Amino acid sequence: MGASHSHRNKHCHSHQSPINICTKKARHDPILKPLNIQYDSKTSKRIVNMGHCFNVEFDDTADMSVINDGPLTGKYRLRQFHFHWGSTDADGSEHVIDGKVYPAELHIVHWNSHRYPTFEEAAKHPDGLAVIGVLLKIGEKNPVLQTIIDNLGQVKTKGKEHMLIKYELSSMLPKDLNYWTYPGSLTTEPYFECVTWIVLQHAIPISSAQLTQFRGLLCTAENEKPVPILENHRRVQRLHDRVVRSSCT
Ligand SMILES: NS(=O)(=O)c1ccc(CCNC(=O)Nc2ccc(Cl)cc2)cc1
Ligand SMILES: [Zn+2]
Repeated sequence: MGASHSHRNKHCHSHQSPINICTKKARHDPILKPLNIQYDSKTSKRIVNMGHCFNVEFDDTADMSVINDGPLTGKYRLRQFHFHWGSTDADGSEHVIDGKVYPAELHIVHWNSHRYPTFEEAAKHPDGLAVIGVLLKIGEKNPVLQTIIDNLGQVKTKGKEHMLIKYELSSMLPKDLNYWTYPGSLTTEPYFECVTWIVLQHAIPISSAQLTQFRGLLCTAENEKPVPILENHRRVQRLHDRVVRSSCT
């Protein structure tokens, strides 16, 4: 669509995610603060097979597990995390860094409980959600991830859920919390442009055998012919008028 026609798009679909992050063009913004993450393992509730992925859901009825600072104003409440992966280790991440695709990506989804009463309401506003994106690279077996993987057998088919007690999500994160940030969208239906993306600059490891087990999840229900979730990552979208900022020089 040419620039002259972008008037309409400008208001509807020009802040889509994921994107390719050109690290050289990302500008260090001194106003950006270090990300402050406070997760309480008591808020972990259950793992759910959503059909296109699995969500690990948390109790978001109060500000118990929250993030603040970073590029954010006010507290954002932890709601769920999930992953995106590919049919082989050659692709799978949604964000791409200087053209480099990673084999998977973790999304930790938070909503602006400072300004909005519910997640659903927050999802209708540009400052409604904050998603931390963490790239995964093939490496040694990740013991924190293994706890999740050990539970995938209980949620093999679409709609199944299983309790997950006292999950220490913070232990999955890298020590280095430097990030890139930009205004974007949900990367699946309903694609609302309501996300402040916070993509960590440090990748975490997952073994190829662990990643293979993600692909063993089924997108079909118990009584249907089994179809595995081989991949669930969206292609990169155009940056348009957006600037990616970096928390460090
Ligand atoms: N891959 S990701 O991290 O970008 C991502 C995070 C969260 C979602 C949840 C989408 N679901 C949703 O937004 N549901 C909703 C919203 C408003 C109303 Cl009114 C009703 C339902 C999708 C993608
Ligand atoms: Zn996602």
